[in-house]
Amino acid sequence: MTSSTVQSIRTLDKSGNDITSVGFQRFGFDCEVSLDVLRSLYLRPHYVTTANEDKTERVDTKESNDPAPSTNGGYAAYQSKSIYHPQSHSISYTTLSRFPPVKLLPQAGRKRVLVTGGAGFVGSHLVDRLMLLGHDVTVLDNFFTGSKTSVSHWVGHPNFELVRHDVVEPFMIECDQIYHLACPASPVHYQFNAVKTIKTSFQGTLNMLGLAKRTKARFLLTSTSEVYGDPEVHPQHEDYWGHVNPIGPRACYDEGKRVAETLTYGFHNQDGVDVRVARIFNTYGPRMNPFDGRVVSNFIVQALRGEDLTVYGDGTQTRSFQYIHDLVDGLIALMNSDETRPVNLGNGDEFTILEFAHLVRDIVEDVKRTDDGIASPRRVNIIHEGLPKDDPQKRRPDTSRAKASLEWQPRWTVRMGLEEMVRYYKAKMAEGSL
Ligand SMILES: O=c1ccn([C@@H]2O[C@H](COP(=O)(O)OP(=O)(O)O[C@H]3OC[C@@H](O)[C@H](O)[C@H]3O)[C@@H](O)[C@H]2O)c(=O)[nH]1
Repeated sequence: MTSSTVQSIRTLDKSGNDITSVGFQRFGFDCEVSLDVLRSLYLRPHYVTTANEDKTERVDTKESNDPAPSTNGGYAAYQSKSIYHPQSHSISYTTLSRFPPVKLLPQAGRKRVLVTGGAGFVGSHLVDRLMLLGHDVTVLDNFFTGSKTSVSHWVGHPNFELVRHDVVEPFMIECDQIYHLACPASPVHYQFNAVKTIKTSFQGTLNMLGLAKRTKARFLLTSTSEVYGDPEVHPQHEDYWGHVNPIGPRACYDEGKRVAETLTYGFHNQDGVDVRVARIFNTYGPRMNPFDGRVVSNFIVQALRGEDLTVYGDGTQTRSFQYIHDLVDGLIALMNSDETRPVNLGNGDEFTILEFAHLVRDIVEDVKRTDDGIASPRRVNIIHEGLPKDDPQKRRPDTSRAKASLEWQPRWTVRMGLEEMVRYYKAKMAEGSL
């Protein structure tokens, strides 16, 4: 995808207004950034392609002569200078790159922020935002599900540090805020090594709370809607205690996050650690691992490849899908607010999985038609496969607390978010990395 395509995308919010930026100024913390700048970080190719090796130098020269980036364009100037050589199927990586402009904050307004799991799907978007806002960001990641490429555009920046580290081991650093995200989140990944998942949730959270206690940093735990299990209350409000099978296949994650919440409030009540707890509902967006088995990535990749969409069970189970930028807005608002109770962050638009399969299929066809002028030769089929054990039958957040305490509510429609994610996977396919 070229930078001019990136800038020509029109995105409308739930009220029909154009979305040109994400974030807001709230609780004394400004988290607003231009959507085009963010897009230039995740919709951009990772390298420039040359038709043949002789053109390498010409491409480099042309790029270095690009006009200085401005707020109304010139995003190509931040694009990777790595070069892909199709003839030899090789890449010339470079350490030379111009970073997107970040805010110049006075020392007093600049936070030292630690993001565990910062190379993951949610983490990398949070990191982009915090970096553009001018803060000092340290990412901890063991790269089990995270990927270096999701934050590689910041490596070398003076405000950024990337550390390969597993949170089950202690880690010491001076910081003001800790966003604790580290843990595999897709059912396929978290069930791959159940004991490690529990250990990550328990020991990892214990280590990071210990760090928060020592540094007096504010600590935000990213918990999950899965603490409500297969809920008997609908929609799920934060006061609902949940319905979790403690020995089922999902328990390593559900119970792991429940004990992580218990630990978090233990440190808060006993030691006065300043804590925040976000219960995140199903979230999707660019950089979601296409092979992590979750429904949004599965359906989009299947539809793009012309494969059948796999609905598990009869597809009457429901989920409510939130776009990544809304989540990042909510996480930052929560971190900087005074709300210490758990807060649901999710989108209330609920779909059965079968309805959702139809929607994704339509959107993939629409994007292919409008962006590439390609009408799909045939509609992909929607087929049914076995329902995984303990799969929650319904899920929708009650977000009244987030609205009251954080003045936060989702802006992105599912259609707008899905269109953007389809474009991202299409670009990955064109690039040959998917
Ligand atoms: O190809 C698929 C994949 C999934 N599904 C179904 O789609 C629904 C959603 O499945 P996902 O794997 O995307 O996500 P789940 O809701 O089961 O779990 C998620 O919950 C909230 C977060 O904390 C986590 O990201 C994740 O655990 C389930 O009912 C699942 O059975 C399909 O029908 N087909």
